[in-house]
Order: sequence, then C-alpha cells, then structure tokens
Amino acid sequence: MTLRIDGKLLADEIVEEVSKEVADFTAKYDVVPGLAVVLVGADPASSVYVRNKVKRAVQAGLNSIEHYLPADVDQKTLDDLISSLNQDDSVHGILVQLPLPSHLSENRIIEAISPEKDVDGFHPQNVGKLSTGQQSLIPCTPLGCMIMLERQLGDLSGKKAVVVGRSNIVGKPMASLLLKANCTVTIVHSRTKDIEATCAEADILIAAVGQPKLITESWVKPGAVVIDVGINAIEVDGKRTLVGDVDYDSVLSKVSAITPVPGGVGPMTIACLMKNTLTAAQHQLSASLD
Ligand SMILES: Nc1nc2c(c(=O)[nH]1)N[C@@H](CN(C=O)c1ccc(C(=O)N[C@@H](CCC(=O)O)C(=O)O)cc1)CN2
Repeated sequence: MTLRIDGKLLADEIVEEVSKEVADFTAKYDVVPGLAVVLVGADPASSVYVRNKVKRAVQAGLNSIEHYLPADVDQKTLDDLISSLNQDDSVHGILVQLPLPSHLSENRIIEAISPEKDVDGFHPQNVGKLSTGQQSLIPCTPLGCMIMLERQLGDLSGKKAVVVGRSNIVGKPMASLLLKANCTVTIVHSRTKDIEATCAEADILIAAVGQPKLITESWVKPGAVVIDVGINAIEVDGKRTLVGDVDYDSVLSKVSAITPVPGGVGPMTIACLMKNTLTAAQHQLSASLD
C-alpha cells in the first residue's frame, strides 16, 4: 500500500514541538525569539504565504514582526530596513519573501541579512557551510523534505537519490543535504540527457522543477519514495487547481510513499521556518553568553 505523507499533519507536530521548546527557552532566558517577515508588494500567492508564516509564528510562541512595503519601494529603503533588523536584538530571524519586484536585487538583499539571522538559509555564508557539511541555517523547503524522508525511511545511507531541478532555493541545498545523509546523489535538469531513465533508478525522487505533472509512471522505480516540491496552478474545467511536478494519480500505485500537492511539502516549509527561528535564537543567545 502506498503511503500518502501528510505534510500538514507533520507540520502541526513540528510547530507543536517548536512551541514547547520556545516556552522552555523563554522561561530559561527571559527572551522571546523574534521573527521579522518582510513582504514587498501584494502578490496574492506571496501574501498567502506570509499570512500563514505569521499565523504559525504566533502558534509557535514566537514574537512576529511584520513589515509590509509598497511594490515600488526603492532598494535603499529595503537595505536600511534590513540593516535596522540586523541590529535589533529582539529580532532573531529575518525573512524577505521572494520573489521581489524586478527593480530590486534579490542577491543584494539576501547578502545584506546577517548570516546568524538568515532563517531562510540563503546567505552565501550559510550556503557555503551547508555545501561543506558544516553546521548552518538550512533552507526551509529542503529541510522539510529531509524531515519527511527520515521519518519515512530512517537511515538514508546508500540510497540512490535523484533531484529534478537545480535552483538555489531547493535543488542545490537538497542535493547537499542528501549527500550529507550519505545518499548517492544525482541532479538532473533541462540539459540532462534521458532524464526519465535517470529518475527511474532513484530510490528517492525529489521533484523541484516547476512543471505541472511532468513526472509520470514510467519515470519512477517501483517502491520509490517521491517528494513533490512543485506547486503549480493550472486550470481544470475552468477552475484554478494546484498540482505538483508529479502526476500523482499516475505514479501512486507504483511508489511506496509520496507527498501530495497541496498538503505536502508546502506546510513543512513554513513549519521549518519556525524551527530555524528557534535555532537562530539559541545560537545567538549562546554566542552572547560566550
Ligand atoms: N523567502 C522565501 N521566499 C520563498 C520561499 C522561501 O522558502 N523563502 N519559498 C516559496 C514560497 N513559500 C514560502 O515562502 C511557500 C510556498 C507554498 C506553501 C504552501 O503551504 N503551499 C500550500 C498550498 C497553498 C495554496 O493554496 O496556494 C501547499 O502546498 O499545501 C508554503 C510556503 C517561494 N518564496
């Protein structure tokens, strides 16, 4: 029987665990970990994600600080805001919701965030540490995927893992994490020859390419564990529907476990942000006591 990995349920559990640890942390140090979320503009999807992040932060017992800036905000204003959040001791985590409007530089903003407060794990210092196997803040989506995989499979050592997609947010950090967990890792992308055959050898298949229902039955190995990171809005019978990069119905009977879309990786991304904020606060406090 195929297991449907319930990301919403697991996310609830993680936020509950984080809230207990936050309560202990606050009781011990008299400090409430603070998460600052910055939204530029009013993109509907980004607004939903930010709203859900704030809701989860409150559930986790974090201090949620929100900054809503107009879509035409200039780079200097955003740089100044990040600089003031970096200096604010009540803020332990900073997240700038992506994508930013095209006149703003995402790289400049990511690099402006203090690496210790970079709860997205996107700063080059955190990326470098992750890729060299050092302790760092880990991007939330790949972290959520690893938690789901480890709860499903336990030890991942020796598994063949294929990551479809090479983005900085998901594909590359996902590959680093799988390698750290002793998997044999392949990243496939638009220039890979015979992607389908490579995917069909994977014990673990991570789909993070942003192409609706690309991966069908012939792409998966019998018994594989499939993690679908894609969240694509398509029209079905004139109605907006969310689907993953995997054709769920087509692969379902062949795989041993699979994440659905919606309700799989998405909720875990937000839960892991709460986890990262607590981790950042713990590290900042222990550094200040050194
Ligand atoms: N600064 C960041 N920006 C972005 C990130 C990120 O990790 N950091 N990731 C994505 C968006 N994202 C979080 O920000 C995100 C996307 C989707 C979900 C989610 O829960 N999706 C639901 C469906 C939601 C819906 O109905 O539209 C699901 O999959 O069940 C959470 C977070 C890009 N930007």
